[in-house]
Amino acid sequence: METLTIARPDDWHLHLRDGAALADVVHWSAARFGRAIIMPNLTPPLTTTDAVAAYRERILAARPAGSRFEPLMTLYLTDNTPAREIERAAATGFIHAVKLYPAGATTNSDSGVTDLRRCDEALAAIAEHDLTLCLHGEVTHPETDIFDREAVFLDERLAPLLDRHRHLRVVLEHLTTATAVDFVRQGPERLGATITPQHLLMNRNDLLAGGIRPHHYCLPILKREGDRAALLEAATSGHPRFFLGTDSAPHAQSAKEDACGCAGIFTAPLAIELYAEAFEQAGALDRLEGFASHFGADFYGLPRATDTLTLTRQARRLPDTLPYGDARIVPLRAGGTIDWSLASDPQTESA
Ligand SMILES: NC(=O)N[C@@H](CC(=O)O)C(=O)O
Ligand SMILES: [Zn+2]
Ligand SMILES: [Zn+2]
Repeated sequence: METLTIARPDDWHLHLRDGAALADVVHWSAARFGRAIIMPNLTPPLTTTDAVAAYRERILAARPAGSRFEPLMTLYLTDNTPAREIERAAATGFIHAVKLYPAGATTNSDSGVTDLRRCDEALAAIAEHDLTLCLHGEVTHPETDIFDREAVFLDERLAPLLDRHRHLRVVLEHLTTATAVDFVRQGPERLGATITPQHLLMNRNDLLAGGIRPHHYCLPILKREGDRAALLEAATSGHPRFFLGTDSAPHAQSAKEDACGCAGIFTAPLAIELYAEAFEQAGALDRLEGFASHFGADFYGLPRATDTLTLTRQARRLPDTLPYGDARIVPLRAGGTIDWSLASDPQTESA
């Protein structure tokens, strides 16, 4: 049986949710990743260090017995986040980033930032305390077409932000366009980017052609085939400022399969396997380790993993639904197969 062993990967963009769903979600990531940057877009959003600290305790308690999975926490930035809250967050040692959601851009972003210029003091404090600013990079004005919102954000918001704050380390999350790939390549060393498995493997036909597929709907929305190809090229290029961030974003089946279904794709149960599939398609499996296990840690200034993860080439069938608190959730590829399995995964079931 063919196997692939890499330094244990980390997930630099992950949603774990809270409450009864948390334990149903966290074990999938804990089985695959050593660490993950945990998103703060809960209801209510985690706008204080105390709220983030309490959430971290709930995550640690929800891990499977014996797991050493390490949640790297983030603070939710608002128009009114004081510089001293950033200082307090940095002092914890477990908050590594501050998350900027443009108000109204995505799930639970209503308390996000309405005008970046209101945040200059907080942004200066993020740089001063050596935290990272993570960005959902889309504008939200209703007159901007949903397929253009990322590209417009780069010109109107990100370029000026990088100019105004010359020591700020920024991660542009979940890249979706060739334009964004070029922007990151041409950007400064302090600009990194994450790429999701769905944006490496799918384009907007997978969302809209032959019927509308709510489980392929996420934000930023899937783009054209040329964009997918550019993302795959960037991820497999060995460029150290592109790294893994799944953006696994669980929502109950009923919230997705609705007349107004919400955004987010649940990939945690097959996340590293999907990346292996994408890298293999590009003939670049030998580049997976850099993208998945080295470059993100280097960018965040954290040590690389010392243990490993082994995948085997053994097809596995995904169930139609999985438990999600008192509801059910539909993972990506539900009812379909993935060609890779974890070498030591009790949940592996041959297809
Ligand atoms: N990506 C998504 O479509 N949804 C995310 C939010 C986000 O990362 O934008 C979620 O929290 O559900
Ligand atoms: Zn986002
Ligand atoms: Zn996200």
